[in-house]
Amino acid sequence: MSAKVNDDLLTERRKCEFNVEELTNYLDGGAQATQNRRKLEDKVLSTKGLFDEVPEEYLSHKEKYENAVRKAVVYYKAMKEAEDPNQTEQERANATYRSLLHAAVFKDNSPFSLHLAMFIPAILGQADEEQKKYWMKRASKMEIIGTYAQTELGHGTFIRGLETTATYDPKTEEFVLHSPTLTAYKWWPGSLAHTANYCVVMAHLYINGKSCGIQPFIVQFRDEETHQPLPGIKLGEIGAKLGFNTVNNGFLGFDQHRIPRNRMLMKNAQVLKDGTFKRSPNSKLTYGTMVYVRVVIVNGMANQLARAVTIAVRYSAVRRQSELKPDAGEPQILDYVTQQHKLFIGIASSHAFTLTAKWLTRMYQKVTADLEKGNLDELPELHAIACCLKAVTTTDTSVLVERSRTSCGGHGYMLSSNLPQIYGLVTAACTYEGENTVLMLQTARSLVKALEQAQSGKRLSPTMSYLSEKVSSRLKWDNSIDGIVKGFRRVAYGKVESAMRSMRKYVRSGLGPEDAWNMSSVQLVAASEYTSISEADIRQLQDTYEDLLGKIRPNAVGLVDAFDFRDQILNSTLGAYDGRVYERLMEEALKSPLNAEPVNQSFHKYLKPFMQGKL
Ligand SMILES: CCCCCCCC/C=C\CCCCCC(=O)SCCNC(=O)CCNC(=O)[C@H](O)C(C)(C)COP(=O)(O)OP(=O)(O)OC[C@H]1O[C@@H](n2cnc3c(N)ncnc32)[C@H](O)[C@@H]1OP(=O)(O)O
Ligand SMILES: Cc1cc2nc3c(=O)[nH]c(=O)nc-3n(C[C@H](O)[C@H](O)[C@H](O)COP(=O)(O)OP(=O)(O)OC[C@H]3O[C@@H](n4cnc5c(N)ncnc54)[C@H](O)[C@@H]3O)c2cc1C
Repeated sequence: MSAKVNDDLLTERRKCEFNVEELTNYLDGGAQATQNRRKLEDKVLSTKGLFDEVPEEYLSHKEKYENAVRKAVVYYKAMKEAEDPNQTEQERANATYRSLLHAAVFKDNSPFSLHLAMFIPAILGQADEEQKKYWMKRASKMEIIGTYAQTELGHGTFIRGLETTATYDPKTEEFVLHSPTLTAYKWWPGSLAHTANYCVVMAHLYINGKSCGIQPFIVQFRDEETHQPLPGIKLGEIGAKLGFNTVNNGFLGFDQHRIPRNRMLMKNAQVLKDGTFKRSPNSKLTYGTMVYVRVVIVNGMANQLARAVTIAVRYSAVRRQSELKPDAGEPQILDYVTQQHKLFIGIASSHAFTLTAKWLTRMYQKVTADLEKGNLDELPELHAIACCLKAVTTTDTSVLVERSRTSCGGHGYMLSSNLPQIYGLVTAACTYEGENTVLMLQTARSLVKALEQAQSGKRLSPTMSYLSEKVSSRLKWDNSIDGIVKGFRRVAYGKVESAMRSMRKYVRSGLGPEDAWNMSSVQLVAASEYTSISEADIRQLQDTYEDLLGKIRPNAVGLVDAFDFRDQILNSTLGAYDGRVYERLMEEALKSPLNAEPVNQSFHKYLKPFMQGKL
């Protein structure tokens, strides 16, 4: 018999003024896509061995990892078996695009995540046709498990500063991989420590003593039978982190490790047998995997934010606290306008990020198709936009997930709420795949160039066209959408123009262009933030805003129900569909090993002798 649903949630669902299923279908891309997603989730989540008897927060660091590997194997097989052979690739992609299925199994991400998120995309984007055929066959069947090893102990942002060398030996037609210093050790790659046995290594290629830039190499570092590290390879785990503690991030050092010539991924640049180097049409094509993951991250943020606000809004409909009016009883905390202010922006932002992710994915697919035809014209714009949207969506999602947590009071601080873990996942994305400030400065670099082109009368790309519209500075704000967008354009234009003016002022004062850039970089980052709409400006329409909060209030639970996250994916004592918050908090608390006995052994060992002055 299913548990009784909380009365307040029942009332909320009766009050909802729109068809929740219709919104779910819209978010999925149609009723059939919703059906496909639900069918996939039903199949996979009914698999035995996917869930933890003991909550993983009570396991040791080592046990957490071993348990995650156990689940990863079960989960991967279940996903493969659940694939509907009659579905097209696109239907399969749509079914997983919005699903956070993996989140039902891994609260802290999977030890296989880099294999799927970067190792396979790196092969697809950097290998020539022959290499792709061979390695994709092995990687897609999980005969090998890979990761993406670019970051080093000493360098993450500055790729051109990476110290790992790959020196070509024409006599043996091999590359010699070497970590000349401790700071050259690869450091951070997920799965690297104990899970993967191959990786795509980004290393500095040298031929006859000449630098040929950073190139991608596919490198085996563990024996496929014994899993022992190969000769000349030093491996280990980098230690406990804020989150990602089951991703097995590791370090790897090379000591004159030799690999055959055909292990350099040669789609863009090639090394012939005699050591002739054939340059890539654009050295930045080597950075292509990162552009792809930045695009994927935007969609990931939309889903994770939706998960966090679902938990917080449902909890806010169930939780009653304090007194809004004398003798009127304790109101739902969702009736406090401050609570609505904290949470409803999260619902809206998740929808905005979903639409943005769809737009960016289409742009990525078009530019990638153009690249295949040798047309690189739109690559710089894709890079600038992907940098900006990855940085803005991860920053905003981190802020809004943390706000969802704190809006749930003490219970939001419980790991059983799952809000701390969701925060740990999303805040990592502010750093990985390009630290956000660095990426915003990449976008600023494009904005400054675009404004200079606009000022010399050149046509701009669609996403930069606002820099060529001479928007009058006397523009009057009005509350229409068009008025708001015009206002944003005016502010965005002004921010870029001000940063440029600042740089020119520094150059006139005698600074070189690099120092002028650095001195203006705070303004440059701010200018990039306005490339995509940010929340700060909405505040200036405060009266419209508070009116909107009131309109959303009766539909808030319906809006988060429409995200259609099942309880296993929310994995939260506060966010379950039935709203039985207090019963779930107690059920989870009793799972703590400390509750197995009324008196813990530390009393007899330490407390009692201490309290009796015998210690
Ligand atoms: C919670 C769930 C979320 C969803 C989950 C998704 C899956 C995630 C799964 C696992 C998580 C872990 C994954 C994380 C893995 C990593 O972190 S991999 C390592 C990532 N590292 C980086 O991103 C390094 C960042 N640094 C850089 O990209 C570059 O160093 C730089 C761009 C900052 C600078 O490069 P540099 O060579 O120095 O170039 P510049 O001189 O600045 O610019 C020269 C021109 O090149 C253009 N350009 C730069 N990058 C690109 C690019 N990628 N594509 C195209 N063009 C590029 C740049 O615009 C300049 O052009 P102009 O000269 O014309 O201005
Ligand atoms: C959870 C997690 C998973 C990861 N997984 C992987 C992985 O699988 N594979 C992989 O290769 N890497 C991985 N990374 C590494 C990640 O890509 C790097 O941490 C990231 O690129 C930032 O580099 P860094 O850590 O060296 O920081 P740094 O580049 O040292 O940045 C430190 C500070 O310096 C500032 N700074 C640096 N350069 C500039 C500049 N030009 N202008 C202004 N400010 C600047 C930054 O803004 C930042 O505030 C992972 C990281 C994390 C946190």
